[in-house]
Amino acid sequence: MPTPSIQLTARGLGQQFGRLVLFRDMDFSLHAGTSVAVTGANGSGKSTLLRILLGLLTPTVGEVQLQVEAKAVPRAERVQHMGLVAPYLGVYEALSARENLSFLAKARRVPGADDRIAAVLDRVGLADRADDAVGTYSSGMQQRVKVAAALLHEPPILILDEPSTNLDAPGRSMVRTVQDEHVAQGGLLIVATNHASEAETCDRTVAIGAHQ
Ligand SMILES: Nc1ncnc2c1ncn2[C@@H]1O[C@H](COP(=O)(O)OP(=O)(O)OP(=O)(O)O)[C@@H](O)[C@H]1O
Repeated sequence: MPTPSIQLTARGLGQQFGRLVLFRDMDFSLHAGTSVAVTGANGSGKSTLLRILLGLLTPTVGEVQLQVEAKAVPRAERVQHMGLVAPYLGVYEALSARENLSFLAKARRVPGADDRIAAVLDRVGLADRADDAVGTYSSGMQQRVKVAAALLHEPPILILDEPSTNLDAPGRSMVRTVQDEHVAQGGLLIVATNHASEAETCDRTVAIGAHQ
């Protein structure tokens, strides 16, 4: 599937919770075929910014607009164009990885779901354990399920919040390859990270400073 042209724009974005001001006057425009690191100290607002970009949280001020093929996407539909890996995402522990993905594939109406599920399970290195209950997985294996889920519907935008969490060296390498391939195929990659080495591999950085 050819990757559509995409542009994700933030204008005058500001977020505060009560008296805690996370960021203000944030403007950027992100395009297909690029990788963007979102950096900042613990608690600076990286996850919050990603939730705003996804359309899951309304910013205190400002707006986010997604354009796909030069057409504005309504906020409620934005997430359909995005794949998310985040610590707060859950997996159904009683279900196998294949069943978790099958459930998501139905919800997202993924065409050719069985083949696509097999492909992403292989991609994240879970083919051998795909039919075991996710509750029996190690934390790194559960993180791999989240990566597979984000890739399932071949979204043009990948939003990864600390994707290397709980992963061993081969797992981190797998995530790095997934990221590189996504950008090479014309996708937009946004990755929140506390690791300078991960941020340095991205084309640009959106740095958040905490103002209190
Ligand atoms: N819904 C909310 N209500 C009140 N405060 C919130 C809410 N969501 C986040 N915060 C606060 O906003 C701040 C930023 O949180 P956020 O999770 O975005 O930081 P982060 O940069 O992703 O941190 P980390 O590097 O630790 O993952 C924290 O102080 C957090 O407690």
